[in-house]
Amino acid sequence: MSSATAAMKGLVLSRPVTFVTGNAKKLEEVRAILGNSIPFQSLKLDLPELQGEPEDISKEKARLAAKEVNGPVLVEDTCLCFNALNGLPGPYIKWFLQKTGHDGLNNLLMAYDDKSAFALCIFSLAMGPNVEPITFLGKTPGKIVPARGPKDFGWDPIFQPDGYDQTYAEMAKEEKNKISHRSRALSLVKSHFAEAGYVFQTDTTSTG
Ligand SMILES: O=c1nc[nH]c2c1ncn2[C@H]1C[C@H](O)[C@@H](COP(=O)(O)OP(=O)(O)OP(=O)(O)O)O1
Ligand SMILES: [Mg+2]
Repeated sequence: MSSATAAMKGLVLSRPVTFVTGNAKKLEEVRAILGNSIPFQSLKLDLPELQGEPEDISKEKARLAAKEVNGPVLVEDTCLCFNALNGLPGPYIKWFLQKTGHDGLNNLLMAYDDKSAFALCIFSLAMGPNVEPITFLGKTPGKIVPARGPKDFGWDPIFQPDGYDQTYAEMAKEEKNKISHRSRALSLVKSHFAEAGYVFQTDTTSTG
């Protein structure tokens, strides 16, 4: 789409999208996965999070972020869901991890033979404070195992994706980024941007 057509459709953005997160490791992965495909800046904010269904939590995060930024925002919420527990801890994984650690998370499944789990990432894009957010979901199936590998990013050491004998933590970053919940969700975000044909006009004097 030409920028003139985009302008007619009202898709010209005067500011880049702001990716809002309090988590530096998430930002690192988002940077690596997006490369130059979508112009974005980042803002470190630890937004309050609703309780409930993962998609609603992510959307509400986007609404709060868009109000703070007063412009287009992208946020994401990440869940680790145990099938034996019908999807829990899910969006509450951050607190379970903080309070019980990798061993505690393994122990939660002690009573069950089924150690299967999935990592879920839900991005929400809000083009402004008064625009309803849209969501993009990425899921990677795997199983919960005793911790292996570097412990620098959340529950990576205890999640072993299906088809691999390494945990996320043991895998090379590029390898994780090829198959991760986050990269799967981001490929939908990228397609959305490609189809919407947003034009980023950072220079207001430009005629586009
Ligand atoms: O790929 C990942 N591999 C391992 N661990 C991960 C991953 N992605 C998020 N995590 C951790 C961070 C937090 O303990 C919880 C998600 O909670 P979540 O609210 O989405 O993240 P957060 O509060 O750290 O950052 P944010 O400011 O974007 O909400 O799982
Ligand atoms: Mg959070």
